[in-house]
Amino acid sequence: MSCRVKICGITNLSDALHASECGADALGFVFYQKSPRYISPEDANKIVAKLPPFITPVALFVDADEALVESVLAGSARWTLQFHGNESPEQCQRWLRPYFKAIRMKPGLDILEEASRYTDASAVLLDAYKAGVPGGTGETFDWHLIPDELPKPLILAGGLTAANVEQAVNAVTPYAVDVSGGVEQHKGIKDPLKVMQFITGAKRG
Ligand SMILES: O=C(O)c1ccccc1NCC(=O)[C@H](O)[C@H](O)COP(=O)(O)O
Repeated sequence: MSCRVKICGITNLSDALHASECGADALGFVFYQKSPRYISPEDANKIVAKLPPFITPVALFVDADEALVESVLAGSARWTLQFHGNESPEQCQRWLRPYFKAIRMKPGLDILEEASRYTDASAVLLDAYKAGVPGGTGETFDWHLIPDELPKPLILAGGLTAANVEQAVNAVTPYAVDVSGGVEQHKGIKDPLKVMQFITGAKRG
């Protein structure tokens, strides 16, 4: 089975449809207002309504208010959730939707223990750690630090590009890879060629 691909930081319909046509499995929408990739719940739900079947839209939150999560979920039954902040297992589970928990590779953090807390997660997403930046850093981390026996399917993120994704897939054999900055023209706008090359590389790995 080839590696699945999530293209994160979608802000417009054209990028969403192009990534879908190139073979993306999931598209991420950032509901974190400080991000340059922020999209409003209303605009995101308009895009989700036009996605082809079998594409999973993923709503990304960073320690969000419940009202924000509610406003996103009200627009579509298709959402999977991704929690990229310090949300507890209870906060992640309370929406009764499939969810991914992002874990940033902070030095000294016991990754196995942290991942094991989220018993209901569909997957854990491992991302680079950069103080003060919750995600979308464009930085890689040392893949050797990934524990062998993670309790959940692994989504590998952090600094992936068309140039390193095949190597990453071969080295780590993740369930899926996740990219944002590595396939952009500039923040919030995807580069069609980079998206196509990234997905091709991930699925070849
Ligand atoms: O993309 C953002 O701006 C962002 C902001 C706050 C939290 C998470 C964010 N993105 C999370 C993602 O899923 C990214 O795909 C992941 O962090 C990898 O990003 P990159 O290193 O740019 O590929």
